[in-house]
Amino acid sequence: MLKVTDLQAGYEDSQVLFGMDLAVGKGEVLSLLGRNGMGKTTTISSIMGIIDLDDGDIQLEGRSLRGCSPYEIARLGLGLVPEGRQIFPNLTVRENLIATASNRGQSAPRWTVDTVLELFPMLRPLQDRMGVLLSGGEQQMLAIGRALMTNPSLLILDEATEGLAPLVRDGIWQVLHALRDAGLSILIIDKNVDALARLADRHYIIEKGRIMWSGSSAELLADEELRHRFLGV
Ligand SMILES: Nc1ncnc2c1ncn2[C@@H]1O[C@H](COP(=O)(O)OP(=O)(O)OP(=O)(O)O)[C@@H](O)[C@H]1O
Repeated sequence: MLKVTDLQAGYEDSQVLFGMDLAVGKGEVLSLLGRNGMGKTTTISSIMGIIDLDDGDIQLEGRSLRGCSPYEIARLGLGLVPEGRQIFPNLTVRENLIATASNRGQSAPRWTVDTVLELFPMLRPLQDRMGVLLSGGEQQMLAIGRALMTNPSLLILDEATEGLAPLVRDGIWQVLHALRDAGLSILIIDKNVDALARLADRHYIIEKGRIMWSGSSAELLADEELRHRFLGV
């Protein structure tokens, strides 16, 4: 469904991605791993149209996303849970959810305020609370809920469990397992290799803006040297 080919991108005076290739199939869960500063977030920013491509292509269902705005890309079916959550601080929980709602022409959208609140029952009593007043975990649930409200065909998460208490983290992993089991395609960046190995079908390791390795969870867990060399774990 999503195909990234020879992607080159970066910032004003520094190239970060030097020919990234990756592909996510329908219903597949992929992880993007790598040490800090290797280009994971830059890859996602390129896919979402937040930064321009210098070369290469990104295709969704065979259609090139080159030149599309982040808004258009969201409308085409990519839902982003950004690093740092970035929820709207001065909107309520409900307003945050409604702000991105879109059913993309589907007659019965799967995700509505009600179905998001069923997925995250802890948000139900907080519907009228301002985003700024939520805890980190509540903000993270809201950020995932807000991305789901676009009824995406691919959900992309950048460090969705970072900085959260262990129990809250476990809750987020459980939700991601439920979304996977319901058939949603997911591309996820996280530091927890064990949790990623349980969730994802395949993993890509990025090093200095290129994919250095890709493989299954079993292959990733079996190769201690690989994890030490490219992930420092
Ligand atoms: N807005 C920006 N302007 C200029 N350089 C940037 C910008 N954002 C990131 N970079 C640089 O691009 C490189 C790749 O950063 P990126 O955030 O993509 O890495 P990452 O693999 O996601 O790592 P991290 O886990 O630290 O977020 C780094 O050298 C970083 O300093």
